[in-house]
Amino acid sequence: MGIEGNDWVLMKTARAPSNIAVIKYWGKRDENLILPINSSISVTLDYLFATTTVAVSPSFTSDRLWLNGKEVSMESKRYKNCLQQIRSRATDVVDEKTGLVVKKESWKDLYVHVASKNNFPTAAGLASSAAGFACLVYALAHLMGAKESYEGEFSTIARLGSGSACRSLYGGFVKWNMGKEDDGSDSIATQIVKKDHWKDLVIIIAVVSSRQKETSSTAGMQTSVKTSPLLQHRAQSVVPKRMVEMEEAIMKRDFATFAKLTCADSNQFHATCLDTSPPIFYMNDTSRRLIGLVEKWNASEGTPQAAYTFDAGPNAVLFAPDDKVARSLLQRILYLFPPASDADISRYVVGDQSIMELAGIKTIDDIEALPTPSEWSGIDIPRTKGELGYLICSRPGQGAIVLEDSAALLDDATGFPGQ
Ligand SMILES: Nc1ncnc2c1ncn2[C@@H]1O[C@H](COP(=O)(O)OP(=O)(O)OP(=O)(O)O)[C@@H](O)[C@H]1O
Ligand SMILES: C[C@@](O)(CCOP(=O)(O)OP(=O)(O)O)CC(=O)O
Repeated sequence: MGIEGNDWVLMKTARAPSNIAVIKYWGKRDENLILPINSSISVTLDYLFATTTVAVSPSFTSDRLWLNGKEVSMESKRYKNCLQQIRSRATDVVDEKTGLVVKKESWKDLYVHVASKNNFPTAAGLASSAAGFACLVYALAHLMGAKESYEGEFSTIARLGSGSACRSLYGGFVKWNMGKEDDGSDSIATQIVKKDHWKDLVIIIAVVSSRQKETSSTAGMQTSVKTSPLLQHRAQSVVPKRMVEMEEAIMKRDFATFAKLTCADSNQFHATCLDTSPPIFYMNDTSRRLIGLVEKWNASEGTPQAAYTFDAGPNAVLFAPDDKVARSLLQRILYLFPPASDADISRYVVGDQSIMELAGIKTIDDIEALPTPSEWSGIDIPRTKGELGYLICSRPGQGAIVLEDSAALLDDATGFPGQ
């Protein structure tokens, strides 16, 4: 790679996690700046990532994006806004390997190539847009030597890509403060606690469907803001109090309160969807059976063992306070939702394998031998094989990071996706 002329390519690769809200963001007060009508709180997920390579070269003739191997348009204002905001903060950059210098004023004349892939379903209610935009902003900022002028400034840029993306820059538990300013400068995400604060927490994602949902979050929340009286009540009177209680529960690792608030907030979010005209249904029968699994277990124990939350899709995110309870939770899920008889167990439960090991499950036969959970004894429950797609075992994860050049998704000589 020469540093003279047009034949150089400079690139950076980053990885950013997905996050799941336990106090939901639903509704904007400003569509363009993506300013929410209420604050929200999320857990950053381990094992669910977007990986993004961004490259510049004087030989590129337009901004281009390849998402999961396919070229998609970068014309939307969401991509343009993120790019423009990082470009405007670019500084002089010296490439350590080649000595190439890109001057601050040159960045505006250089087009970018972006290649990104998600290691989980895109646009299926697992916050791919959150991981994707956080990753894009983080990678661009590192490529262009952009610096934050105040803590959390990059989160305001990720927010321009997708609201929930502002929370994916940080690890552990993250709060997105709705802010008051019209320019969005105080609508920022901050970390509440690092991932190790509640490292015992286990998060199991039940992928009910990997299909793209019919109503995107963006469109769904627009209709809710226009038509749902319940959403107004939620934003003004319910969420402010819940934000305080949830933050306190997280600080104290108080699982009972955390579980109560998490389930209540998910249910209220889906109630606002039903209160929307025309109503929006994100959950399906399988989602509701997963709610039943948790509610019945919690009721039989008299205290919350597990919690559930659902974003804008049918997939469940379930929480257990520690490995021991997670083992019982996983056994219950597998009992009620056994895989298809010919399923490959190593593909049915992915992510953190330690929970499977604790549950003592290695084969389909082990699942078939699971005893009926006590709260279901004497009840004729349907156990349809293959009803669930697969499970992802996770824990609170870290925020966005820069990866080695070897992880690049673009060819370092051409700046195009490799063959
Ligand atoms: N890795 C990525 N890089 C850049 N953009 C991405 C990436 N992943 C997803 N996106 C963008 O986000 C869109 C999907 O967002 P959408 O809100 O519909 O789904 P989701 O984020 O998976 O679900 P939800 O936000 O409801 O949990 C994609 O069409 C694409 O524009
Ligand atoms: C249900 C949610 O996941 C909604 C996420 O909405 P998005 O952040 O995807 O929406 P846009 O800002 O329009 O891109 C709840 C949450 O993550 O807080």
